[in-house]
Amino acid sequence: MPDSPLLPSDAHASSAHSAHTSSPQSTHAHGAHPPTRRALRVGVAGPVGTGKSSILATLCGQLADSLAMAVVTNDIYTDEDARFLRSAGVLPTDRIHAVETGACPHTAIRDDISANLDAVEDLEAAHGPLDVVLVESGGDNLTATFSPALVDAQIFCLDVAGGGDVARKGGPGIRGADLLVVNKTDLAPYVGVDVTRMVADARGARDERPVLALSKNDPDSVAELADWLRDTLARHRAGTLVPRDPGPMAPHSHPHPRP
Ligand SMILES: Nc1nc2c(ncn2[C@@H]2O[C@H](COP(=O)(O)OP(=O)(O)OP(=O)(O)O)[C@@H](O)[C@H]2O)c(=O)[nH]1
Repeated sequence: MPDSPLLPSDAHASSAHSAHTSSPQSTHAHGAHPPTRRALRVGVAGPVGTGKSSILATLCGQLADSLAMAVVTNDIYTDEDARFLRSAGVLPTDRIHAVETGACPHTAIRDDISANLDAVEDLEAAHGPLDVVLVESGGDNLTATFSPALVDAQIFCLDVAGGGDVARKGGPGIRGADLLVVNKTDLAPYVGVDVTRMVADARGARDERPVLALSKNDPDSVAELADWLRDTLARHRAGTLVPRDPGPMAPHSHPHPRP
Protein backbone atom coordinates (compact mmCIF):
# COMPACT_ATOMS: atom_id res chain seq x y z
CA MET A 1 0.00 0.00 0.00
CA PRO A 2 1.26 3.48 -0.77
CA ASP A 3 1.68 5.84 2.18
CA SER A 4 -0.55 8.42 0.58
CA PRO A 5 -3.97 8.48 2.20
CA LEU A 6 -5.51 9.22 -1.21
CA LEU A 7 -5.92 5.94 -3.07
CA PRO A 8 -6.83 5.86 -6.76
CA SER A 9 -10.35 4.77 -5.85
CA ASP A 10 -10.71 7.84 -3.65
CA ALA A 11 -9.55 10.01 -6.51
CA HIS A 12 -12.43 8.65 -8.60
CA ALA A 13 -14.84 8.94 -5.74
CA SER A 14 -13.85 12.41 -4.68
CA SER A 15 -14.41 13.84 -8.15
CA ALA A 16 -17.58 11.91 -8.92
CA HIS A 17 -19.13 11.93 -5.47
CA SER A 18 -17.68 14.85 -3.56
CA ALA A 19 -21.19 15.90 -2.54
CA HIS A 20 -21.34 12.83 -0.32
CA THR A 21 -18.20 13.58 1.64
CA SER A 22 -19.47 14.51 5.06
CA SER A 23 -16.62 16.32 6.77
CA PRO A 24 -13.27 17.98 6.20
CA GLN A 25 -10.12 15.92 5.76
CA SER A 26 -8.23 17.34 8.72
CA THR A 27 -9.17 14.82 11.41
CA HIS A 28 -7.85 11.49 10.07
CA ALA A 29 -4.76 9.75 11.38
CA HIS A 30 -1.82 9.07 9.10
CA GLY A 31 -2.65 6.18 6.78
CA ALA A 32 -6.37 6.25 7.53
CA HIS A 33 -8.98 7.87 5.33
CA PRO A 34 -11.04 10.94 6.11
CA PRO A 35 -14.59 10.28 7.28
CA THR A 36 -16.55 9.62 4.09
CA ARG A 37 -19.98 8.97 2.66
CA ARG A 38 -18.52 7.16 -0.36
CA ALA A 39 -19.91 3.63 -0.44
CA LEU A 40 -17.79 0.99 1.24
CA ARG A 41 -16.47 -1.38 -1.44
CA VAL A 42 -16.02 -4.97 -0.33
CA GLY A 43 -14.51 -7.69 -2.53
CA VAL A 44 -15.29 -11.40 -2.22
CA ALA A 45 -12.71 -13.74 -3.78
CA GLY A 46 -11.92 -17.45 -3.57
CA PRO A 47 -11.74 -20.68 -5.52
CA VAL A 48 -14.53 -21.80 -7.86
CA GLY A 49 -17.75 -22.89 -6.17
CA THR A 50 -16.75 -22.08 -2.59
CA GLY A 51 -19.88 -19.95 -2.12
CA LYS A 52 -18.98 -16.38 -3.10
CA SER A 53 -22.34 -15.61 -4.77
CA SER A 54 -24.12 -17.17 -1.82
CA ILE A 55 -22.22 -14.85 0.55
CA LEU A 56 -23.36 -11.86 -1.50
CA ALA A 57 -26.94 -13.15 -1.45
CA THR A 58 -26.74 -13.73 2.31
CA LEU A 59 -25.34 -10.26 3.02
CA CYS A 60 -27.93 -8.56 0.82
CA GLY A 61 -30.69 -10.65 2.37
CA GLN A 62 -29.58 -9.63 5.87
CA LEU A 63 -28.77 -5.97 5.29
CA ALA A 64 -30.55 -4.55 2.24
CA ASP A 65 -33.51 -3.43 4.35
CA SER A 66 -31.28 -1.17 6.43
CA LEU A 67 -28.43 -0.29 4.02
CA ALA A 68 -28.38 0.94 0.42
CA MET A 69 -26.53 -1.83 -1.40
CA ALA A 70 -25.43 -2.79 -4.91
CA VAL A 71 -23.45 -5.64 -6.39
CA VAL A 72 -20.89 -6.19 -9.16
CA THR A 73 -20.23 -9.74 -10.33
CA ASN A 74 -17.34 -11.00 -12.47
CA ASP A 75 -17.53 -14.01 -14.77
CA ILE A 76 -15.18 -14.98 -17.56
CA TYR A 77 -17.69 -15.69 -20.31
CA THR A 78 -21.18 -15.29 -18.84
CA ASP A 79 -23.33 -13.22 -16.49
CA GLU A 80 -24.29 -16.37 -14.58
CA ASP A 81 -23.53 -15.03 -11.09
CA ALA A 82 -25.51 -11.83 -11.72
CA ARG A 83 -28.44 -13.93 -12.96
CA PHE A 84 -28.27 -16.08 -9.82
CA LEU A 85 -28.37 -12.98 -7.60
CA ARG A 86 -31.20 -11.40 -9.59
CA SER A 87 -33.22 -14.59 -9.31
CA ALA A 88 -32.52 -14.72 -5.55
CA GLY A 89 -34.53 -11.49 -5.31
CA VAL A 90 -32.29 -9.96 -2.65
CA LEU A 91 -31.81 -6.64 -4.48
CA PRO A 92 -33.62 -4.77 -7.25
CA THR A 93 -32.23 -6.23 -10.49
CA ASP A 94 -30.79 -2.92 -11.69
CA ARG A 95 -28.51 -2.83 -8.63
CA ILE A 96 -26.72 -5.96 -9.85
CA HIS A 97 -24.13 -5.29 -12.54
CA ALA A 98 -22.22 -8.05 -14.38
CA VAL A 99 -18.66 -7.60 -15.63
CA GLU A 100 -17.65 -10.17 -18.25
CA THR A 101 -13.89 -10.36 -17.82
CA GLY A 102 -12.99 -12.45 -20.88
CA ALA A 103 -9.74 -13.34 -19.10
CA CYS A 104 -8.44 -14.93 -15.90
CA PRO A 105 -10.63 -13.54 -13.11
CA HIS A 106 -7.75 -11.94 -11.23
CA THR A 107 -6.93 -9.77 -14.25
CA ALA A 108 -10.06 -7.69 -13.74
CA ILE A 109 -9.82 -7.38 -9.95
CA ARG A 110 -6.12 -6.69 -9.66
CA ASP A 111 -4.18 -6.01 -12.87
CA ASP A 112 -6.63 -3.80 -14.81
CA ILE A 113 -9.48 -2.80 -12.53
CA SER A 114 -11.02 -0.24 -14.90
CA ALA A 115 -14.10 -2.32 -15.89
CA ASN A 116 -14.90 -2.97 -12.24
CA LEU A 117 -14.31 0.62 -11.18
CA ASP A 118 -16.61 1.78 -13.98
CA ALA A 119 -19.26 -0.69 -12.83
CA VAL A 120 -19.04 0.50 -9.22
CA GLU A 121 -19.17 4.15 -10.22
CA ASP A 122 -22.09 3.58 -12.61
CA LEU A 123 -24.04 1.97 -9.76
CA GLU A 124 -23.20 4.85 -7.43
CA ALA A 125 -24.21 7.41 -10.05
CA ALA A 126 -27.50 5.63 -10.78
CA HIS A 127 -28.49 4.66 -7.23
CA GLY A 128 -26.31 6.69 -4.89
CA PRO A 129 -25.69 7.54 -2.25
CA LEU A 130 -25.04 3.87 -1.54
CA ASP A 131 -23.73 2.42 1.71
CA VAL A 132 -22.07 -0.74 0.38
CA VAL A 133 -21.04 -2.10 -3.02
CA LEU A 134 -20.10 -5.79 -3.00
CA VAL A 135 -17.74 -6.95 -5.77
CA GLU A 136 -17.59 -10.70 -6.44
CA SER A 137 -14.52 -12.03 -8.19
CA GLY A 138 -14.83 -14.81 -10.69
CA GLY A 139 -13.78 -18.13 -9.15
CA ASP A 140 -9.99 -18.34 -9.24
CA ASN A 141 -7.20 -20.18 -7.47
CA LEU A 142 -5.81 -19.65 -4.00
CA THR A 143 -3.65 -16.70 -4.99
CA ALA A 144 -6.21 -14.27 -6.46
CA THR A 145 -6.70 -11.05 -4.50
CA PHE A 146 -8.29 -7.66 -5.12
CA SER A 147 -6.33 -4.50 -5.67
CA PRO A 148 -6.79 -2.17 -2.68
CA ALA A 149 -7.46 0.53 -5.29
CA LEU A 150 -10.71 -1.28 -6.15
CA VAL A 151 -12.00 -2.40 -2.74
CA ASP A 152 -11.69 -1.05 0.79
CA ALA A 153 -11.86 -4.51 2.38
CA GLN A 154 -11.85 -8.06 1.09
CA ILE A 155 -13.24 -11.43 2.07
CA PHE A 156 -11.51 -14.62 0.98
CA CYS A 157 -13.75 -17.67 0.85
CA LEU A 158 -12.79 -21.34 1.28
CA ASP A 159 -15.20 -24.21 1.80
CA VAL A 160 -14.93 -27.40 3.80
CA ALA A 161 -15.62 -29.45 0.68
CA GLY A 162 -12.26 -28.31 -0.71
CA GLY A 163 -10.58 -30.25 2.12
CA GLY A 164 -9.60 -29.49 5.69
CA ASP A 165 -5.98 -28.87 4.77
CA VAL A 166 -6.62 -25.98 2.36
CA ALA A 167 -6.34 -23.34 5.08
CA ARG A 168 -2.80 -24.59 5.82
CA LYS A 169 -1.76 -24.16 2.19
CA GLY A 170 -1.55 -20.40 2.63
CA GLY A 171 -1.47 -17.81 -0.13
CA PRO A 172 -2.17 -14.08 0.04
CA GLY A 173 -5.95 -14.32 0.34
CA ILE A 174 -5.86 -16.87 3.16
CA ARG A 175 -3.08 -14.98 4.92
CA GLY A 176 -4.03 -11.37 4.37
CA ALA A 177 -7.71 -10.87 3.49
CA ASP A 178 -9.64 -8.78 6.01
CA LEU A 179 -11.96 -11.73 6.67
CA LEU A 180 -11.40 -15.40 5.85
CA VAL A 181 -14.61 -17.41 5.55
CA VAL A 182 -14.55 -21.19 6.00
CA ASN A 183 -17.83 -21.87 4.26
CA LYS A 184 -20.41 -24.68 4.07
CA THR A 185 -19.71 -25.93 7.58
CA ASP A 186 -22.99 -27.88 7.43
CA LEU A 187 -21.25 -30.20 4.95
CA ALA A 188 -18.29 -30.96 7.24
CA PRO A 189 -19.63 -34.27 8.62
CA TYR A 190 -20.18 -35.53 5.08
CA VAL A 191 -16.68 -34.71 3.84
CA GLY A 192 -14.81 -35.72 6.99
CA VAL A 193 -13.55 -32.25 7.91
CA ASP A 194 -12.96 -31.05 11.47
CA VAL A 195 -14.15 -27.42 11.27
CA THR A 196 -12.57 -26.45 14.61
CA ARG A 197 -9.20 -27.68 13.38
CA MET A 198 -9.59 -25.99 9.98
CA VAL A 199 -10.46 -22.67 11.61
CA ALA A 200 -7.52 -23.00 14.03
CA ASP A 201 -5.18 -23.68 11.09
CA ALA A 202 -6.55 -20.63 9.31
CA ARG A 203 -6.13 -18.42 12.40
CA GLY A 204 -2.55 -19.63 12.71
CA ALA A 205 -1.85 -18.57 9.14
CA ARG A 206 -3.37 -15.12 9.64
CA ASP A 207 -1.78 -13.44 12.65
CA GLU A 208 -5.15 -13.65 14.43
CA ARG A 209 -7.01 -11.72 11.71
CA PRO A 210 -10.68 -12.78 11.73
CA VAL A 211 -11.84 -16.18 10.52
CA LEU A 212 -15.53 -17.01 10.29
CA ALA A 213 -16.95 -20.53 10.10
CA LEU A 214 -20.07 -19.98 7.99
CA SER A 215 -23.04 -21.88 6.71
CA LYS A 216 -25.89 -20.17 4.96
CA ASN A 217 -28.08 -22.59 6.90
CA ASP A 218 -26.74 -21.50 10.32
CA PRO A 219 -28.39 -18.24 11.46
CA ASP A 220 -25.75 -17.50 14.14
CA SER A 221 -22.89 -17.57 11.64
CA VAL A 222 -24.92 -15.53 9.17
CA ALA A 223 -25.50 -12.92 11.90
CA GLU A 224 -21.72 -12.82 12.55
CA LEU A 225 -21.07 -12.20 8.86
CA ALA A 226 -23.57 -9.33 8.83
CA ASP A 227 -22.00 -7.89 12.00
CA TRP A 228 -18.56 -7.96 10.36
CA LEU A 229 -19.89 -5.94 7.42
CA ARG A 230 -21.65 -3.43 9.69
CA ASP A 231 -18.49 -2.99 11.73
CA THR A 232 -16.35 -2.59 8.60
CA LEU A 233 -18.78 0.03 7.27
CA ALA A 234 -18.61 1.92 10.57
CA ARG A 235 -14.80 1.98 10.38
CA HIS A 236 -14.96 3.10 6.75
CA ARG A 237 -17.36 5.91 7.66
CA ALA A 238 -15.15 6.99 10.56
CA GLY A 239 -12.06 7.04 8.34
CA THR A 240 -10.25 4.39 10.37
CA LEU A 241 -10.45 1.57 7.81
CA VAL A 242 -7.17 1.35 5.92
CA PRO A 243 -7.44 -0.83 2.80
CA ARG A 244 -4.63 -3.38 2.98
CA ASP A 245 -3.13 -5.32 0.14
CA PRO A 246 -3.02 -9.07 0.91
CA GLY A 247 -0.21 -9.25 -1.64
CA PRO A 248 0.18 -10.19 -5.27
CA MET A 249 -0.64 -13.57 -6.70
CA ALA A 250 2.07 -16.14 -7.36
CA PRO A 251 4.18 -15.51 -10.47
CA HIS A 252 2.47 -16.86 -13.56
CA SER A 253 2.17 -16.15 -17.26
CA HIS A 254 -0.58 -15.91 -19.81
CA PRO A 255 0.73 -17.59 -22.96
CA HIS A 256 -0.70 -16.26 -26.22
CA PRO A 257 -3.22 -18.71 -27.71
CA ARG A 258 -2.11 -20.51 -30.86
CA PRO A 259 -3.43 -18.84 -34.03
N1 LIG B 1 -24.47 -26.90 1.93
C1 LIG B 1 -24.12 -25.65 1.61
N2 LIG B 1 -24.05 -25.29 0.33
C2 LIG B 1 -23.70 -24.01 0.05
C3 LIG B 1 -23.41 -23.05 1.04
N3 LIG B 1 -23.08 -21.88 0.44
C4 LIG B 1 -23.15 -22.12 -0.89
N4 LIG B 1 -23.53 -23.40 -1.14
C5 LIG B 1 -23.75 -24.05 -2.43
O1 LIG B 1 -22.50 -24.18 -3.10
C6 LIG B 1 -22.70 -24.08 -4.52
C7 LIG B 1 -21.78 -23.00 -5.08
O2 LIG B 1 -22.15 -21.77 -4.47
P1 LIG B 1 -21.92 -20.37 -5.19
O3 LIG B 1 -22.37 -19.32 -4.25
O4 LIG B 1 -22.49 -20.38 -6.56
O5 LIG B 1 -20.33 -20.42 -5.32
P2 LIG B 1 -19.38 -19.39 -6.09
O6 LIG B 1 -18.09 -19.36 -5.32
O7 LIG B 1 -20.05 -18.09 -6.31
O8 LIG B 1 -19.16 -20.15 -7.47
P3 LIG B 1 -18.38 -19.57 -8.79
O9 LIG B 1 -18.91 -18.19 -9.04
O10 LIG B 1 -18.76 -20.56 -9.86
O11 LIG B 1 -16.92 -19.60 -8.47
C8 LIG B 1 -24.17 -23.78 -4.73
O12 LIG B 1 -24.83 -24.98 -5.02
C9 LIG B 1 -24.61 -23.23 -3.36
O13 LIG B 1 -25.97 -23.44 -3.08
C10 LIG B 1 -23.52 -23.46 2.41
O14 LIG B 1 -23.31 -22.70 3.36
N5 LIG B 1 -23.88 -24.77 2.63
